Amino acid sequence: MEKCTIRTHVLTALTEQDRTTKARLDALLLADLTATDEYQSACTLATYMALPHEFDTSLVIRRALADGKRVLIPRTRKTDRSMQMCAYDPENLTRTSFGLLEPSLDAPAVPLNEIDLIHVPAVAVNTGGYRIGYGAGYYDRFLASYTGSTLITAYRDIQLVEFSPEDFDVPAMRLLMR
Ligand SMILES: Nc1nc2c(c(=O)[nH]1)N(C=O)[C@@H](CNc1ccc(C(=O)N[C@@H](CCC(=O)O)C(=O)O)cc1)CN2
Ligand SMILES: Nc1ncnc2c1ncn2[C@@H]1O[C@H](COP(=O)(O)OP(=O)(O)OP(=O)(O)O)[C@@H](O)[C@H]1O
Repeated sequence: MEKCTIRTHVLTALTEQDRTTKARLDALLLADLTATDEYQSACTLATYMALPHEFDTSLVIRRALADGKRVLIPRTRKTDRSMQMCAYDPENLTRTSFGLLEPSLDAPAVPLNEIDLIHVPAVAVNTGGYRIGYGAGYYDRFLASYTGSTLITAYRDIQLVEFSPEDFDVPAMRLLMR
């Protein structure tokens, strides 16, 4: 199947997912994520501000802050399709035209080498940890120069699909699925 076709099918299934099932899987994925060595040893970790059909990252944000970690979230720039990671500050967020909450423009970007772990969003994944996102290539470009740990959380029944990665695709080091 073509990437674009997979994206459409999986997004439909994600939005139709039963909310009670989702909440149960989210709790399991949170436990899986926080049990990893990468999470345990991370001082600074990046996650993202989830849309309603995505894994509920507010659980990760809350837990990581309680665990004394520095939490970062992405800010995208449409003009050159670049992305930066900035400290999560609930008082300083801006909604993008795509509907995502992002750090406002005045928030300083954190250098890549200060990030220990990146929790990468995905629409679909394959068993190799390769992902299909919303199709702008933000993470592929960002991860190309990143050397720390990466992980993806995904719903196995909905998001696991076989597809062939392209040359620029960067796989996540760890894939947690429920
Ligand atoms: N919650 C969450 N935040 C995330 C991501 C994600 O997958 N989930 N991203 C994962 O990468 C980045 C944002 N990715 C985006 C990808 C595409 C478009 C977008 O505007 N898409 C247009 C058409 C694409 C184009 O040509 O620009 C659209 O669909 O209207 C916006 C954000 C960073 N933040
Ligand atoms: N390292 C890179 N440098 C320049 N362009 C890139 C790089 N990686 C990917 N791209 C471009 O980004 C575009 C989108 O890639 P792809 O369809 O894999 O996005 P995606 O992974 O679904 O999106 P996202 O990362 O935003 O969730 C591709 O057309 C590709 O040419």
